[in-house]
Amino acid sequence: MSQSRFAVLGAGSIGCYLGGHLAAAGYEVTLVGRPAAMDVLREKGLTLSSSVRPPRRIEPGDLRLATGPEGVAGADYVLVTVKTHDTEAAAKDLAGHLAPGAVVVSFQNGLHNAATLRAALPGHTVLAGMVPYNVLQSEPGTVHQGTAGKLMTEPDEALVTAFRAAGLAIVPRTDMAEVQHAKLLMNLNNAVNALSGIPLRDQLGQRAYRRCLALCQREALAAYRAAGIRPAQLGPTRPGVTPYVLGLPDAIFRRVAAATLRVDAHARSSMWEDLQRGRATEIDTLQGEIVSLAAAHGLRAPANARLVELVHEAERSPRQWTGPELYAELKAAR
Ligand SMILES: NC(=O)C1=CN([C@@H]2O[C@H](COP(=O)(O)OP(=O)(O)OC[C@H]3O[C@@H](n4cnc5c(N)ncnc54)[C@H](OP(=O)(O)O)[C@@H]3O)[C@@H](O)[C@H]2O)C=CC1
Ligand SMILES: CC(C)(CO)C(=O)C(=O)O
Repeated sequence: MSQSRFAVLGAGSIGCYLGGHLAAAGYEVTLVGRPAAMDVLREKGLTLSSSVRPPRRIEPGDLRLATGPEGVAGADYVLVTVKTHDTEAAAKDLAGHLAPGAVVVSFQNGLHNAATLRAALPGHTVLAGMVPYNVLQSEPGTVHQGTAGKLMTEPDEALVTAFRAAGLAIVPRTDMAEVQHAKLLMNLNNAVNALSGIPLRDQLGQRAYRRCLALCQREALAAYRAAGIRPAQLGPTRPGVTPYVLGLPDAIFRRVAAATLRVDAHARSSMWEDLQRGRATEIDTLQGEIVSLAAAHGLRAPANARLVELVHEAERSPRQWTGPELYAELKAAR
């Protein structure tokens, strides 16, 4: 059987990291990204760094780069790694260019990207995937994995084989909806981290910030319960118990949740990176999703709703919140 060919639509942090590993392992990978981003890769090549394994380099001459959707032609797998608000446009772009039989895999946060892609791409298999770890562009041409975990995807043997051959740990799951709801609970911290302005390890080390996340997760869990959604357990703690653990005093939290704090000192949420670069954030499909789900079941999610407002304010004019300030603000939200 011939080797699978890949394309990545949205070559930013996650796209370059996943596509880069596949390319470094010898797979044919075309990275499709914005012209300025592709110019950087053309000049500097791509470095994949991580605190847990040695860096990997792909020299400029070994990269296949494209700036338009025609770059996906001929790929057996197209990994979609644009931000959620770009999925619909990306799906339309893909429609005219996918090879017959090409499989599309969404490695994005949020609940509805795979469905959006399926609706626009009839006749193609679209798989939902999940990236548990943090990847940031630490410098031009370098993407850095700052936290640990295993990728997850709806089952596909050739995809899983290729990822594993490239050193990307991946677990096939038949319960991706539950996985994505669990990931959304984690992603409720993206906004808290972005507004804190400090690295994840320092932010999660402070009880007041963790209490902000716990407020958001409690509202989310209540909405999930009302909707009959049972999020998967992705870590050592059951989702229903996590808000309690988050609320523990710092010294106890450090002991019982040591793994949560085993985070690269510089890692920050992707939403922090969006604010930093003056880009729109994914807040409407993270906290916003909880607000809508709660409303659909006659509930309210005031802490999540307030965070939607605060992040939109921060998109317009950045502000750094201390833990106690943010917690007081969310507690006061009605
Ligand atoms: N970074 C992380 O740590 C993690 C991110 N995720 C999720 O993964 C997804 C991707 O995130 P991330 O990699 O951080 O995002 P990035 O913004 O780093 O990468 C997306 C890139 O795609 C580009 N893009 C958008 N539309 C198109 C298009 N039609 N054609 C070509 N390029 C396009 C964007 O350009 P422009 O900015 O100019 O629009 C951007 O450069 C998100 O859903 C995120 O929530 C999940 C886990 C961890
Ligand atoms: C990995 C995690 C949860 C936090 O960095 C994330 O998904 C993100 O930053 O978007």
